[in-house]
Amino acid sequence: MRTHFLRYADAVLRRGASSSQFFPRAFSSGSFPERKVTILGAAGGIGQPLSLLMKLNPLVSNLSLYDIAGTPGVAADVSHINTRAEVEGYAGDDQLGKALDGSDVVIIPAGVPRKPGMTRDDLFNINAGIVKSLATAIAKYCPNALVNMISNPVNSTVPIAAEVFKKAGTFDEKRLFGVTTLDVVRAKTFYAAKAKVPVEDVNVSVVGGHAGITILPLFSQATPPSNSLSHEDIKALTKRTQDGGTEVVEAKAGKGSATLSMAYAGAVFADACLKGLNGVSDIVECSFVQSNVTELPFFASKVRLGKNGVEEVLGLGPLSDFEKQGLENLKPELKASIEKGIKFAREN
Ligand SMILES: NC(=O)c1ccc[n+]([C@@H]2O[C@H](COP(=O)([O-])OP(=O)(O)OC[C@H]3O[C@@H](n4cnc5c(N)ncnc54)[C@H](O)[C@@H]3O)[C@@H](O)[C@H]2O)c1
Ligand SMILES: O=C(O)C[C@H](O)C(=O)O
Repeated sequence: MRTHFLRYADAVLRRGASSSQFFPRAFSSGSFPERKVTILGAAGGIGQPLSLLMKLNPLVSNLSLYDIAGTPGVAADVSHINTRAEVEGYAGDDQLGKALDGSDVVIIPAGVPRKPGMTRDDLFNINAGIVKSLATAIAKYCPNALVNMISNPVNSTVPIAAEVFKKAGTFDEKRLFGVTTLDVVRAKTFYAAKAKVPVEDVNVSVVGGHAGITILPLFSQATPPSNSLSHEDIKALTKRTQDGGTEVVEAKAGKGSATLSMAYAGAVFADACLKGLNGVSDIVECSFVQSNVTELPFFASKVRLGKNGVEEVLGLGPLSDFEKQGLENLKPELKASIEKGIKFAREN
């Protein structure tokens, strides 16, 4: 039964992978290098299913689960799954260093989620401080790790982490990622349903940032292309992708925001990072990174991942007039969110 479930999960996850197979089975896990993945916020709504998915990933040899409380239980539970990763649970500030020590990839879903009526920026006051203290610990205990930032508002938390790392002298723009994979996951799902194409064949880039109109899906470049979608259809798909998080927040009616789809998206992105570290070629995902693609210092676009993290930040490609307008519209909000994060990190 359990084997059957694992095969099923594996098949589902593989089908969802974009640029490459999610869980490679070409080699036994013994062929993969040792990789330690740490999840900060592992006892939360995202953290728990993400811990499960990372335990299923044969690229992970050590899975370190950290939260302010509750992690021993999550770790004990997940550790019974008969896959490669050795699991350790850590709880509380005094165990943070041990949790982070030797990490190759650190995934951060720590912080409060939205309730109906809130914007992601409304989370800034609480999450900015959490991210700043966690980034300070990363700079101290695992300065070479790839950091996958999930905590919102991503448009500000990534610049906060960058400032912390700069101050500590450990900043490497190749190693800091805002996780925008859920926007891509949504864009693919919504496009496939509307264009009536198999969802596993769909690829859509989503650029800009991760909040409201800063989320800009590039449906003009979607593959397979669709001739059947009208301009109105594209506008509606764009709006639904931009409002995808709010759709979940409202449906959960006060019980938080996306957790399961985010755990999936976070696992896809972390898997891509691990494959890049392991030297697998041509791993491309969208992510919010330090960027020269526009005049903004951080921007989400396709990035090629490799042994050092970001190998190449890819350009936007040809945009439709609607997307060109969307790009200009998003810049003031994204700029303000980036500057807010930088200011916070410099003043606190
Ligand atoms: N990037 C995205 O696409 C995306 C998608 C969904 C949610 N999010 C964001 O992810 C964050 C977490 O969402 P959630 O639903 O898992 O929330 P949650 O409240 O269920 O879990 C958050 C966890 O973080 C822990 N935490 C708080 N402070 C911490 C600290 N200093 N160190 C370690 N852990 C700490 C909490 O104890 C809790 O277990 C939110 O900010 C949410 O907005 C981002
Ligand atoms: O919408 C949220 O607050 C959570 C997350 O950013 C999402 O896109 O689902």
